[in-house]
Amino acid sequence: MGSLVVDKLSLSLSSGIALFTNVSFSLDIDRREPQRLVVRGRSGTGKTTLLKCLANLVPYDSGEVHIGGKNAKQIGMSTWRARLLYVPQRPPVVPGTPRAFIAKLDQLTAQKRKGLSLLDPIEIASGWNLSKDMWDKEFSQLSGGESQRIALAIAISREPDILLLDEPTSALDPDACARVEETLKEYTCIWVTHSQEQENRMATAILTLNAGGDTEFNSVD
Ligand SMILES: Nc1ncnc2c1ncn2[C@@H]1O[C@H](COP(=O)(O)OP(=O)(O)OP(=O)(O)O)[C@@H](O)[C@H]1O
Repeated sequence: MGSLVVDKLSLSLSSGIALFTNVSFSLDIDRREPQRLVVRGRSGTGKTTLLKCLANLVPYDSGEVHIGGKNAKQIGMSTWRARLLYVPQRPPVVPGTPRAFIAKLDQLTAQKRKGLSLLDPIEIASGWNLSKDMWDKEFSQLSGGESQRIALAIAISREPDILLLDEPTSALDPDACARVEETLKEYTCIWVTHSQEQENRMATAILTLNAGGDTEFNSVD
């Protein structure tokens, strides 16, 4: 399927302070051997912003990002965002229930997928200690951990090339966290976490963002 190549991505805040400078790495996209790049760094060093830049939700100052040799302009913005799917730490509260939301999403993508079936998010989350009743509750009534798992299962079900995960288990208890991690081992991810233990369990490569804009990329043996 190719790879994600990030070349010298840089962004400064409007104050002129460099958030990150010359971020470069590549990540193979291969379902048989999924890679998980963990992004770490102190609070405010730009981890969330970097994920948003990769998804082209936030513009960056300079640098290039390609999937399979093509940039977002060549692929088209909506396809790009579907292939590099950003999953926020706190999912937005939308009206209605998760089940109704999935039905609407399926309707919207049905024509594009031309009969190719999507994965079922309810099935994906069934091993995550999440009661099936939650899919029929209003989003506004879900707990942080429930809505986090629902957002994640919906994201996985869209089958993106790469999941951009912003602290995806921050609201989960250790058992649910372990179950979610087990599932995510099957997917290519860029994963922001503050947990050293989670990094040790999950990372196949590590990108460290330091204050002042310096960054460091290391693969894990
Ligand atoms: N839309 C915005 N406008 C102005 N500044 C912003 C905006 N979004 C983020 N920032 C600033 O950019 C910096 C990086 O924010 P970001 O959320 O990317 O950090 P982070 O490393 O993910 O932090 P944390 O670990 O606390 O989640 C912060 O100083 C933040 O205040």
